Amino acid sequence: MAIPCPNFIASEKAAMEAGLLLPSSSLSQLILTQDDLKKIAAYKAVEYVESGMVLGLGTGSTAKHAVDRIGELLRQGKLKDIVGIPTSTKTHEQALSLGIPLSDLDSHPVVDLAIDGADEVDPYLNLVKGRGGSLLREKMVEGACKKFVVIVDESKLVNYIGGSGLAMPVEVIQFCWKFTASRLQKLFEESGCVAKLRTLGEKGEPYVTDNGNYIIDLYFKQSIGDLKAASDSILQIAGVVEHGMFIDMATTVIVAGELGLTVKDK
Ligand SMILES: O=C[C@H](O)[C@H](O)[C@H](O)COP(=O)(O)O
Repeated sequence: MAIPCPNFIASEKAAMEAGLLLPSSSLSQLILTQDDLKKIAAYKAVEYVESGMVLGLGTGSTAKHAVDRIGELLRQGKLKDIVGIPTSTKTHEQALSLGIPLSDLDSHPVVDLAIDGADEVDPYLNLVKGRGGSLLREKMVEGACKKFVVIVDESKLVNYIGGSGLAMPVEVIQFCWKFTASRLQKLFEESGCVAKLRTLGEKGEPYVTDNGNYIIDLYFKQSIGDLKAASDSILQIAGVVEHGMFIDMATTVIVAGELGLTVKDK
């Protein structure tokens, strides 16, 4: 999707660094794709990174730009002594290929800063994550960080969690997953919940996470109300490993949109 950006002045530096703008060109003439917006948000987030930090490296098409940028700054010597903690095997491979030194929470239990995308952001900076399947490791790493900067294009903004009508993922163990799915659906029947196993390809094989589990995607017709209560109820179901609601975790959300960059702090 190409988006005209008449007022992108606030994002000028990030757009220039992302290679989307020449010093002489005018932002008002730019036509930016959704991926360009993701890149601009990611480059802005990397401005929060300082040498010596332990960094949570997010997963997904937006976070990928941030990891690329961190790799580039390390290569240029503008960042030094970074330790990255990847939130998925995919990000692990990307970071390795960029030469970013890697570790894990066992060795580095305190993370200075994590940068990651999101599938939904509500007005209170609560998130849905995990449509790419990486919610469990993301929640572990991002739950251990001092600052959690979320990067999204404006299509991810919702009035309430579940408001996009798209999936809220729940990671479950494979054993009797249908039973777990029916318990999840029943839990939110007043919100018109439909629970579906995430599958892959034409054969409809179950999608298997990095942790060897399945994902049950929950679709809601209306708000599920109190998120903390919903979270507690989901986590009480035996068979559930983790859910994709990230409640009160983001400290900053950077939104790239038609009118430029918006930085929302908690
Ligand atoms: O499991 C995937 C992660 O939670 C992603 O950060 C999230 O799905 C957003 O991904 P994208 O930046 O590709 O929209």
